[in-house]
Amino acid sequence: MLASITLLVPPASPSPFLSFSRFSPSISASVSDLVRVTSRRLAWASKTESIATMATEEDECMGSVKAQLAKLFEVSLKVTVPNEPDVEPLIAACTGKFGDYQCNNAMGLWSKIKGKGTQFRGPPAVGEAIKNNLPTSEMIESCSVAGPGFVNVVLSKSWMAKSIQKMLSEGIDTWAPMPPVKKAVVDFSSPNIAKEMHVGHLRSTIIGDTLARMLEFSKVEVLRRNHVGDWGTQFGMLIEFLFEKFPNFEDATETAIGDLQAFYKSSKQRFDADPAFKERAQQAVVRLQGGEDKYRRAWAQICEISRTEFHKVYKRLGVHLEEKGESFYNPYIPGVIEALTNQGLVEESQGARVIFIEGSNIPLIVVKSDGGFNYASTDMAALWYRLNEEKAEWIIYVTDVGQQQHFDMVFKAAKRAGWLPHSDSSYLKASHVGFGLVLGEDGKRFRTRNTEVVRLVDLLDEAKSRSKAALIERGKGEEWTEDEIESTAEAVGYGAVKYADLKNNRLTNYTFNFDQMLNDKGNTAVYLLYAHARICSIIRRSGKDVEELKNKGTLVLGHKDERDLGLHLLQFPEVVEEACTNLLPNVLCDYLYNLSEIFSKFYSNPECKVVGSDMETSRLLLCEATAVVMRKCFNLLGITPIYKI
Ligand SMILES: NC(=[NH2+])NCCC[C@H](N)C(=O)O
Repeated sequence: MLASITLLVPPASPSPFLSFSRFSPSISASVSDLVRVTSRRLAWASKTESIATMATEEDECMGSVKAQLAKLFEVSLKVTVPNEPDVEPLIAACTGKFGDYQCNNAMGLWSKIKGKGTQFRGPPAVGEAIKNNLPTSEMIESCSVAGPGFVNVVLSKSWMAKSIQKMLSEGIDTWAPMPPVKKAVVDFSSPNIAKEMHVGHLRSTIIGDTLARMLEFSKVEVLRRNHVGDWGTQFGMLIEFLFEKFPNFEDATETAIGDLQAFYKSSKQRFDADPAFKERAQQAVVRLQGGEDKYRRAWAQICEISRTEFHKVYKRLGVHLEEKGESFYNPYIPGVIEALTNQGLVEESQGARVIFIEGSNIPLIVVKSDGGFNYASTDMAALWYRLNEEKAEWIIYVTDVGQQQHFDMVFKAAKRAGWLPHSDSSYLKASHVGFGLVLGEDGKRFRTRNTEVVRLVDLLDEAKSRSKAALIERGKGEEWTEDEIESTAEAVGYGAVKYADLKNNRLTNYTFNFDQMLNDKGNTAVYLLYAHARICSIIRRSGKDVEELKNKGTLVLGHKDERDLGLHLLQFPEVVEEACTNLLPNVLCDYLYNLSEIFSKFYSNPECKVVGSDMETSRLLLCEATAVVMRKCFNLLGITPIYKI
């Protein structure tokens, strides 16, 4: 199948994820000239695009507040320490009260330059110089040096207000990050045909969808891959059992078979108990892999029945996936293994053919001792395909942490083969997004009462019916149409399941608890969805046309609570960037929760009265900006917003 294998050459030293957003700047002309020169050097220059195109793109793509400040500090660092050209600005949001952002380069720089005949007398002096050499910019109101040389920046209120208003009139997409990657594969969900789709697959589906959404928002082309387990020796047994149960196997529809998992169990029992059946099942695998028509059709039918079941879950979750199952890569395996063998990477070990991996005491088995292929052979072929045929630059795998070692070995083998660069600091790269277990109230693996596996469709239906019951209890049955009740119950119920999963650091285990996740207080989707609906109702109550205000009105961040809210809104681009770069959806959840807390503080302050005050227009704009950013967060988390409660 593979005529030749082209090996990918890793790109030459790509730069960090720095100029990340199209969030537009208002830096003065001279500074922006300087900035353009430096950021051009910083731009990810491993592709063959001309510098000219990159420069025009950059004119509009100046990045998040953090990235914009980084550019200004880069200019200053160049002047401050001309002999240290490779110093990268270290910019962080301040936690203390001395400023909004700080530049943390002074101490590190001092240890580099001391004793080299520098004119500086310690880190505070370096900080002072960094501050003094900072180009003037409309962004910055004031700067000060604190402690051992931290340079604190206070942003200008009018610049902040203008930036938020610009987002309101041009749309939240202007705040999208711009990672230096064009195409990514997100391999997620990926259940196994005829086996249970368990809560682990639910986590993978929810986390993978969010990561895909964040990348899509960032204008990355995402291949949403469902790497279903549709190949392997279990199919021999399933097909034989199908023939036995349904002599006319084409009649074996979903309704006729009923539960495919039960079907799997019975066929396994038959396989274990009857040697003649076992023999036939083994033959069936050979005939299926040999491409015999009847066997292929039976296999396709079993896959189709499973698929129908998976789709019920995807439909409820609103998740879109494109299936390329294990079987798809099967024809590519021999060619890939041959190429790896020709490179001298594949060795014989106890009858199997393996790739040894540095630092691992077990090798990666790519051909089993019986000559068959396995999970790892498929993953090597899939990775090869994704890099060479699909030309993806970032390949992301979302599975439970139990598979970490497997992926670690696959990635290391790919690095040995020269498919991927050794360092993960650049794109091209592969990343494993591991996650912990879902636990039940008893602290053990989540199961239903009779210790059977949990049917995901039932789980989601229960979330919906519980949230529907809560709406009815609150009297919405009389107030709302049936459709409104249904769609709100879905938004809240499914949103609650997703958010309860996403808000935790994905590596930790979490306890599944309906009462907790459907609580309207605390860090839950219900609380956040209601907070958003309340903001919408404030705007409605004002009777003003907010679209009109966006262009005619002026936003002012006069009060401290208004400024705090404005600052948090402006941090959205860098938070998405962080969540996306580190593949951590909980970072976005934390941001969203804090946003609603900061909004409450503003809204409940009598000094910040919105409707009917003389600052009404400005405050309505701030409410609208909050609602817009909240909706984008919901959208990235795969949660449907609600507009009234
Ligand atoms: N390329 C991959 N191996 N993707 C993940 C597949 C997950 C596997 N089917 C499972 O259920 O555990």
